Parts: sequence; C-alpha cells; structure tokens
Amino acid sequence: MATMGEDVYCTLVMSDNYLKGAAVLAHSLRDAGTKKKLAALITLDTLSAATIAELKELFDYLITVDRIRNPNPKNLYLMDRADLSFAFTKIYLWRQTQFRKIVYLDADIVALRAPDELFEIDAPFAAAPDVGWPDAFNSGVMVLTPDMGEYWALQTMAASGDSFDGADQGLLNQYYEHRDWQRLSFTYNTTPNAQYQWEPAYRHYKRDIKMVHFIGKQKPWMKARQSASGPGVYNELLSHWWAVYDRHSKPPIAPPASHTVATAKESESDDTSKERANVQSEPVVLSPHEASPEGDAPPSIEEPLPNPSDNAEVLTDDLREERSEPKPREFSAPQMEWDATRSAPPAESRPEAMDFPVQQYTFNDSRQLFQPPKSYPEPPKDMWYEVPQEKPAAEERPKPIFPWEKDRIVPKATRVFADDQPSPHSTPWQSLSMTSELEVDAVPSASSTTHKSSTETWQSFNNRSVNAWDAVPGIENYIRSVMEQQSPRKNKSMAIQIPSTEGQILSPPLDTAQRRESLILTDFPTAIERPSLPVTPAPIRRPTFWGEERDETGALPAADGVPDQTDWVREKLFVCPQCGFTSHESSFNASNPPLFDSANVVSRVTTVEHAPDVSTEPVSVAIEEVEAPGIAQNEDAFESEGSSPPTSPQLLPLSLHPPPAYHYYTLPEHLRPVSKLAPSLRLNSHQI
Ligand SMILES: O=c1ccn([C@@H]2O[C@H](COP(=O)(O)OP(=O)(O)O[C@H]3O[C@H](CO)[C@@H](O)[C@H](O)[C@H]3O)[C@@H](O)[C@H]2O)c(=O)[nH]1
Ligand SMILES: [Mn+2]
Repeated sequence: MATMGEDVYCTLVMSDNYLKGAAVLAHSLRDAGTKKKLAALITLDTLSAATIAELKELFDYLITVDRIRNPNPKNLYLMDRADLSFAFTKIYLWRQTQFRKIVYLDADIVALRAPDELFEIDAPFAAAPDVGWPDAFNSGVMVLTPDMGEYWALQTMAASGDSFDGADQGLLNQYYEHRDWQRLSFTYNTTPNAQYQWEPAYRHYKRDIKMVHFIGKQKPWMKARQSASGPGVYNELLSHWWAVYDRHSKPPIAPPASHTVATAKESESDDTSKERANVQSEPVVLSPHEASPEGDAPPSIEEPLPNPSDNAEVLTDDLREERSEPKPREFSAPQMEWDATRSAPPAESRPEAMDFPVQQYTFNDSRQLFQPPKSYPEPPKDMWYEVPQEKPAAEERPKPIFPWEKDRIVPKATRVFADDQPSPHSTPWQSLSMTSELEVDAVPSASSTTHKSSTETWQSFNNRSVNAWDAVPGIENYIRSVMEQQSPRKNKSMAIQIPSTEGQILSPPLDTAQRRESLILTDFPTAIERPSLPVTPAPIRRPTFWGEERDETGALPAADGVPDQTDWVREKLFVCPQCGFTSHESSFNASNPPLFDSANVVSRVTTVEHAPDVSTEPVSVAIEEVEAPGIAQNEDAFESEGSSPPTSPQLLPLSLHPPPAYHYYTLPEHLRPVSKLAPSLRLNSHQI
C-alpha cells in the first residue's frame, strides 16, 4: 500500500504495444538510481494478462483506471494520431491524491539520469516546452500535485472534447494557459525526432539531458534495432533506449494460470500478500512487491544486472524471436563525431546499407518428389444451357404481373405468316429467292413430287396473304437488289440442296403466268416514285431597278472598269497547262491590235514567268513573234486604224493583263510559238 503523501513516478499503459516502452522507462529510472517509487495507470480491459504480469514486475504500483475517450477526436487527424483517442485518460493523474507529488512520464521515455529533483518543485504544475511549439508544454513529462478540484475541471473539459490537438496535450495546455505553471528545462523532456536538426545545441547541452522522449507515431521498439546505429542526434539517443532494453532483457513472465487480476474487493483483503501481485481498481493502490521503505533500493536493482552482451534472455515472445540469434552488440562507430566536410569516414564505420532490411528465405530441403493427386475432381457438368426437349406451347403466355395485364384484351392475330403454318417452313423471302427463271429451272424434277403437299400449302398461303409491302415497289426493289448481290451460282446450289434435305421446304415453283417479273434492270426509282428534285426558281426580270437605270433592253448598266463583253469575245485566251494561268492576247481588240510585222508572223504571248514557287501567280509574260502562215492577218485593217505594231518581243507587266474571258480555245498546232527568251528568264519559266 502506498504511503499517503508519497512521491511517485507514474506512467500510463493502455495497450500491450507500449509495454516495451514502459519496461525501458522503469528500468532506466532504477538504473539511474532513483529513490522514488514507480507507478503506472493501466486500463485492464485493453491489456493482456501477460502484459499485466509484466507490468507488475516492473512497477511498484499499478493503478487501474477507465479509459477516457475524446468525444470529439477530429483534431487528432491534424497530426495523424488516431491512436491517441484515449489520451485523455492521463487526467486520472490529478485524482491520485494518495500521492504528494507525481512526476508523470510517458511510456516512450528513457531516463539518462534520475530527475528526482523534480519532486522538489513547489508549483502545482510544471512541464517542459514542446519542440513543435515551445510556448506550449509537452505533456510527456509533467510534475503535478494531485487535486480533485483540478481533476473535475479537467474531466469537464475532457467530456466536452475541448482540445486543440484532440489529445491530452492540447487539453492540458488550454487548461493551464491562464494558470500558474512552471516551465521545465528542455533537458527533462528532450524530444528528438527525425526532423530535429539543431545538432550544435545537442552537442552543447548533451551532458545535461535527463530524459529523452521519443514522440511521434514511430516508437523505438517498432523499428529495427540496427536503425539506431546510423548517424544523427536521433539515432544516438535511440541507441540509449536500446542499451537499456538490452540490459534488462529477460524471459517473459508466464501469466498466472488462475485469475491474474484480482478484483478490488479481493485486493483490499489481500493487500499485504507478497506472493500474489494484485492490481487494484483506482483509487486503491497496491504494490506488487512489498512497498519498500523510502531509500531502499528497488528490487530490480538488488538483482544482479544481466550481462549486456548476454542476448540469450528475452523479455517477451516477440523479443525472443528478434533475439534468437545470439550475437554480441556490435560496435557502433562514433559517427556523430565525424565531420564529413573535414575528414574521411572512420575506418571502422559501417556501410550505410547496413540498415537495409534483410529478408532471408531458406530452400525447401525436402527430397520427396512431387506426387500428383491420384485423381482430380470431376469437371462440372452443368455448364451448358439445356435446350428444352419440347417447344413451349405457343399459347403459353407469361403470368401477368401488373393489374392492367390481367384484363388486357389481346386482339386475335389476323395476319398469317409462313412461320405460323404448322408444316411448310418456307418464308416469303425464300419465295422471292426462287422466282428467277434460272433457279426454278435448277430444281430437280424429282423433287416436285416430294414437295407436293408443301406446294399446295404454299399456294394456299400465297392466295390468302397479301402483304402491304407487295404493293410498294420500293420494298420490292430493295429486296431484289439484295438478291442481286447473291451470286446466281450460290442461289443455284441452294436451290439444289434444299429439296435434297429431308424436312426442308422449297418454295413452290410457280407457273410462268403467276410468276412475277424478276429481272432488275435498274435500282433507280421510277419517275412516279422519285420525288421532284429541288430546282432554283428562274429569276423574274423586273422592268426597272431603283428607278430608270436599266437600258432599253432592261439590262443593268455595266460596272466601271469592266471591259465590254464584245471585247472579251474577241480575245484569245491561252491557258498554261502547268500552272493554269490564263493569258489573254490583248492585241486582239481594236484599241490593242494584234502584233505582226509580216503577213504570216504574229506576236503572241508565249511564255509565262513565275515566281520561284510555281503555285504563285506569274509576275510577267513574254511576247514574241511566231510564224503563223495559215492566218495571214488583215494588216491593212489595223494599219488603217493607225496602230503601229511592235516589232520585238516585250514583257508585259501583269497589271496590264485584262481580266479573264469566258471563252477558251486552244492555240492551233501551227501557231505553236518558238521561244526566243534568254536562258536566265527561262529559269522560272515554261512555255505555253
Ligand atoms: O495506444 C496507446 C497510446 C498511448 N499510450 C500512452 O499514452 C502516452 C502518450 O502517447 P504517445 O504515443 O507517447 O504520444 P506522443 O507521440 O508522445 O505525442 C504527444 O502528444 C500526445 C497527445 O497529446 C501526448 O500524450 C504526448 O505526451 C505528447 O508527447 C504513451 O506514452 C503511453 O504512455 C498507450 O499506453 N497506448
Ligand atoms: Mn510520448
């Protein structure tokens, strides 16, 4: 039983996976020579019997408490710590008024020194700054004086879920924000993590560090031990944790066969027993050992410490696995002392790849050959659709589902289709395919008697049924065109095969009088079927347009600059076969007469000059004299008009070319010009 007004270090264990952390914490405090007792708040319903048994060995007092869930845990997701939804359970600390002072320590803390001096703090509450937000304190190390008033106040806050991080640290910081609390040195709660980069400060204050707190989701025991051998502040401190762990590894304690955890009532009556370790419901506190008087060395210290290099001993099943291969703790070079900017790595340092996870597989050494099973299961047999033996009755109608289906009056079918006939199975399509002279002739005469009955049925069907589409020539045309696509050879073979197969019904041969014409001359619609094509209505000429502009013939006046139509008609147009350029002989009108210097020589446009890119318009045309013996020009006629013909080839600028005429005619063979152009000009030229 705890002495009233005692001082204790206290931790919290709510799950089995924090057992290793709690063990290292307890061992580290005792190893460091603390004079204080160790207690743990535990939640019975979430811990295994083995864990509780282990904890009983480790702590002087186990105090059972109920878990307190945060009713409003959404803020936990801000730090991705949904696992902390029961962290409010910590507020049970304030209820432990049987103690004078409590130094609370998270289960993920390792003590390098026993900070017993913390119990001397007068302030009712003290904590160290949080590395993430130094104005706030980290709730992993707290010095507190239990007080029921404070407990209820905190309980009220917890019930409302008022916490900025969704867990105890947010809640407690909010609670103490406007209250007196003492700030502890960071060395009481040094929180290294992978991001902690201020190595110079660490080097400087290293010797003062009392406790190291491995905050965050990843705890030391969750990582491979080898990870502690890497460089960096974190790994250096991590190796401290493992050193304590290794030092105290011992076989797991088997849980007692009977009830491990006594009820509160039992415990009260049995609290002096040394043999039976009891766990008491809060607030009764019992010691698993006889509570040793203040100053006595804790039992674990009295026991000879296991050899650190003796790794045969394990703490739990997990650890036994992990440590099954006995190997001495490997030397870790003081890598933090090595400054890569100044020197080569120490000769004994291990390669970086040492930390890579290694997975080894062993070969199967069985010498037995593979034995196939004697028999394999039969393949499933019902994997096809069973066609019903009998055709379902035609009259059978599906059961009515909806009310209106019950009273539905189904009109009796009046149309008779070939398929509806019980015996003959030919269809109108087949009949169509058999109407050609060729096919009918191809049917062997012997078959005609075989199918007599079907022929009769066909006749009766043919007489009775007249389909609407029989009168529509478009449908018939379509069917014929489809038939046309089938080769006559194929049709013929079909015609032969059908009667040879028993049960197959051939379309009845019709006599010539009944047979309809089957030759398709064209698929074009007839003049009656064809809709009239849309045509643009002829324009109606109006006598006047905007008044009296029209001349006496009713035509509109010519546009300015457009040559007279009569001039255009008289022009000769040459079309360049290469580029399509049209050239006009402007010399063939009255104002610009044909060029000639003799009766049989006419100047003509012969060459079109192009820009380097043939696709662009020509830049000029050349005119030269050609012999045209057949067309002696009426020299006098032109001379009489006072025109003097040019005598030598000339280049006409394009701008002088008249617009295209609408009359095209080919230059006669005898007018083929002979180019006299200079080679340089011909570079981008071609002859017409
Ligand atoms: O499944 C769990 C979770 C937590 N704990 C106990 O609760 C403590 C707090 O959880 P921990 O994982 O150590 O939290 P930290 O990563 O240290 O996170 C910070 O944020 C927590 C929520 O605010 C505070 O409780 C811590 O003190 C603070 O350091 C642990 O040490 C254990 O003692 C369990 O026993 N089982
Ligand atoms: Mn912690």
